[in-house]
Amino acid sequence: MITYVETCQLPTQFGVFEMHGFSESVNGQTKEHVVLTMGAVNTPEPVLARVHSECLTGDGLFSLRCDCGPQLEGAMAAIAEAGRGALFYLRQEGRGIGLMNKIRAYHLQDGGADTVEANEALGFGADLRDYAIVEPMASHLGITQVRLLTNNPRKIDALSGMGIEVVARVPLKKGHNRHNERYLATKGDRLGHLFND
Ligand SMILES: Nc1nc2c(ncn2[C@@H]2O[C@H](COP(=O)(O)OP(=O)(O)OP(=O)(O)O)[C@@H](O)[C@H]2O)c(=O)[nH]1
Ligand SMILES: [Zn+2]
Repeated sequence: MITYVETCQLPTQFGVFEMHGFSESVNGQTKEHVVLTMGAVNTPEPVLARVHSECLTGDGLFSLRCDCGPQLEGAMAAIAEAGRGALFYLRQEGRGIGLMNKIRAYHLQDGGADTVEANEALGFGADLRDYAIVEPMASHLGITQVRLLTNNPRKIDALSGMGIEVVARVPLKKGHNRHNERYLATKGDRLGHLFND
């Protein structure tokens, strides 16, 4: 179950966002998600939106193993430039396996596994994320149509399946570097990400 908690101002280097806090209870545990919005998002025009999964290493610790930090930055900059949009920041670290298991997966990758093989060696699927939590948050904020900043077709399917109309996909090609070449190639080859347009 998801409960709305409170809203505050969040000044950032890109501009001033509103930050909306939501609390999710799952199996007796609490996960805390936030949505950053700019401008009026409860009006009919499609909202420029990003659904971003937590990546402590990339978003907060400047890791070059993935593309998450630059994608987060790119999404916030794009929303600020448009003057209107929403960033759903979901606490689904490591595609849902959690931070400690992501460290275990990275350790296996240090030994040669790719990102999917590492998850599977630990007994997890390649991607355990469940986007269902977006629906109550979008509904609370009055968001019904989006232009989605993503390369991941699963996110488009998930949103469409919950009745949020994805009127366009806005590619988010950021943060490619020599350390994440293999990670990004695996995303394209094995996880279905769209990098070619
Ligand atoms: N298990 C695992 N998770 C990873 C690895 N590298 C990054 N992640 C996680 O992958 C997720 C990436 O999230 P997003 O950037 O929202 O999603 P995405 O599927 O890449 O799709 P788009 O960025 O929208 O194109 C985050 O939860 C990261 O913590 C890895 O090697 N193993
Ligand atoms: Zn990352």
